[in-house]
Amino acid sequence: MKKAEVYILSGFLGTGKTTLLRRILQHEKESARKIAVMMNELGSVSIDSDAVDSEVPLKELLGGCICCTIQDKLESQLQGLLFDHDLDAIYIETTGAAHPVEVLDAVLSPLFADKLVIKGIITTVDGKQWINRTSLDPQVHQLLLEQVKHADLVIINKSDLLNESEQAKISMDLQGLNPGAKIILSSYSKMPMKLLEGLAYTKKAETADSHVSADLRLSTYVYRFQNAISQRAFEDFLRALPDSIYRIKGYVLFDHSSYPDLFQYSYGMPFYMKEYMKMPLNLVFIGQVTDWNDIEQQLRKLEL
Ligand SMILES: Nc1nc2c(ncn2[C@@H]2O[C@H](COP(=O)(O)OP(=O)(O)OP(=O)(O)O)[C@@H](O)[C@H]2O)c(=O)[nH]1
Repeated sequence: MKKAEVYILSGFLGTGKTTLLRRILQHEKESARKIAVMMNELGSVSIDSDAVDSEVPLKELLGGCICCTIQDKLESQLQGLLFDHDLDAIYIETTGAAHPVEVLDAVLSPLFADKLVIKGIITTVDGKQWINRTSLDPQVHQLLLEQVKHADLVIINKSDLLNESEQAKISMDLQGLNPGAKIILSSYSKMPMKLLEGLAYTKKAETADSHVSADLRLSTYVYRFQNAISQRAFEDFLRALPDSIYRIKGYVLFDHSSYPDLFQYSYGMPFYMKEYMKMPLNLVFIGQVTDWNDIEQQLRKLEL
């Protein structure tokens, strides 16, 4: 019986997992393989699902991490996918807070032993964030290390923001941490797709942490804009954000425009992309924040 290949896309928040998924999906489309995608998001609303064409079966697991709170849901969603489709491969995009091995454990249920073959864990790393990793929260730093140590393929992404000696230094660091993995430098998650075929999962040493995402104390918050806002005021708001906010994504409507922008923010860097249709103006925040009230007040003020 044919087994569906499983690829786990791992990497901290905003490192380029969805960008990578888009590339892989394009490649799979050209290869005419039947694939499905599972996307796990910490936030309760979906922003990245438009990365997946409508003909590709997609299961979204929102509002928690498959490595801990919604593990059961993953099992039933996988079962559904395998029952409904004759799949060549399944790509699982994890939340940036997930420990890849815990996600793997969730997939390695006896239920799927004769239906799935684990091809490997692909981890994306934000090069600049890696260089500055010691200034991160210690739990986040630990998670970055774990995501690299357990990968079969590591993509050092955002290399457009690194100089040559930084690129060489990171490549050496990561190869030292995980000598068995293939390590490549990339920008916008470009990679030779033949690396996917060659991927073979190998089990690494036992993990240090059992419940990384709980230890990270990450929380999410969704703000829904009712009105258009000034881009300048929004950028002032971003500049004043604390480092404990790791990721923002969603849609913002500026008062000089009739359509919203898809807005992305990771590791302090904002990115805008014009949309040409009306979208719900939800903005998802992820960070080590216990009280989102202050952020909410600031966002409200932007709408006045
Ligand atoms: N400069 C630069 N930006 C990049 C690169 N790759 C991705 N980005 C940008 O980084 C942001 C985050 O990319 P995503 O692919 O959404 O990251 P992600 O890991 O899926 O994010 P989460 O799912 O929220 O954890 C987006 O604005 C991308 O356009 C890169 O190589 N260089």
